[in-house]
Amino acid sequence: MGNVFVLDHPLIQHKLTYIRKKETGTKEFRELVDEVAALMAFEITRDLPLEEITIETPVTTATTKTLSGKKIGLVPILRAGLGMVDGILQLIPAARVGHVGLYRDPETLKPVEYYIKLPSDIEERDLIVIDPMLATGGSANDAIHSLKKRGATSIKLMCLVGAPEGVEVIKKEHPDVDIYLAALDEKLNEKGYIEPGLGDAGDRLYGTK
Ligand SMILES: O=P(O)(O)OC[C@H]1O[C@H](OP(=O)(O)OP(=O)(O)O)[C@H](O)[C@@H]1O
Ligand SMILES: O=c1cc[nH]c(=O)[nH]1
Ligand SMILES: [Mg+2]
Repeated sequence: MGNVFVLDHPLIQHKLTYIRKKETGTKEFRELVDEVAALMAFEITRDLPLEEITIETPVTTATTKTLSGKKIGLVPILRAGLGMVDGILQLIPAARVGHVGLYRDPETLKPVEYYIKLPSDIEERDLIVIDPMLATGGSANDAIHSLKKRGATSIKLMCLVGAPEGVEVIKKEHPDVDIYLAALDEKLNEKGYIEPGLGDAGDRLYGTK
């Protein structure tokens, strides 16, 4: 069964509070989402394999560590997932980025896929699916199924805020996928929004409401 990790680093929790506040405007919201994404990436990449190499410092020869070349792929779910990409790329600039376009039908709450473009070698990469919100879990579930259908073998899911309902869907459908959250919230409301949540992540990032 997949694990669920709530990343309780004080900086992540502090910034998340400001992301949640309704008076936080678009500019600040976007900056904070990027910052929290970077901090989460720092925690998620804790187990990346290292190898020893020998280098010359200006003083002497040293045996030191370097990343062992594990290939990483970021897969934001459009639109809102895009808001987390740049922060992560600052830490992992060599990561390739695939895109999955999905929107949630406001009536049925079912995801509708409208775009997909992935690195050609996804089967060799550790993929991190990125979306600020894991609500019913429909969007993340569909995105992960799409990736697996195209050959992905190693997938983590990274969201700012998750609802228990969405977490259960991913655990059941994708027991091989670990979930990383900044917060596990209480519930979904009757419109499928996370409570207490942060509202509509895409609209708040891009000022479309
Ligand atoms: O877990 P779910 O119930 O599927 O809900 C979560 C999805 O809803 C939001 O996207 P939205 O449909 O608003 O699209 P957008 O990012 O383009 O605004 C969010 O960014 C997730 O992708
Ligand atoms: O609370 C929610 C649920 C789905 N999508 C959002 O952007 N916010
Ligand atoms: Mg939206």
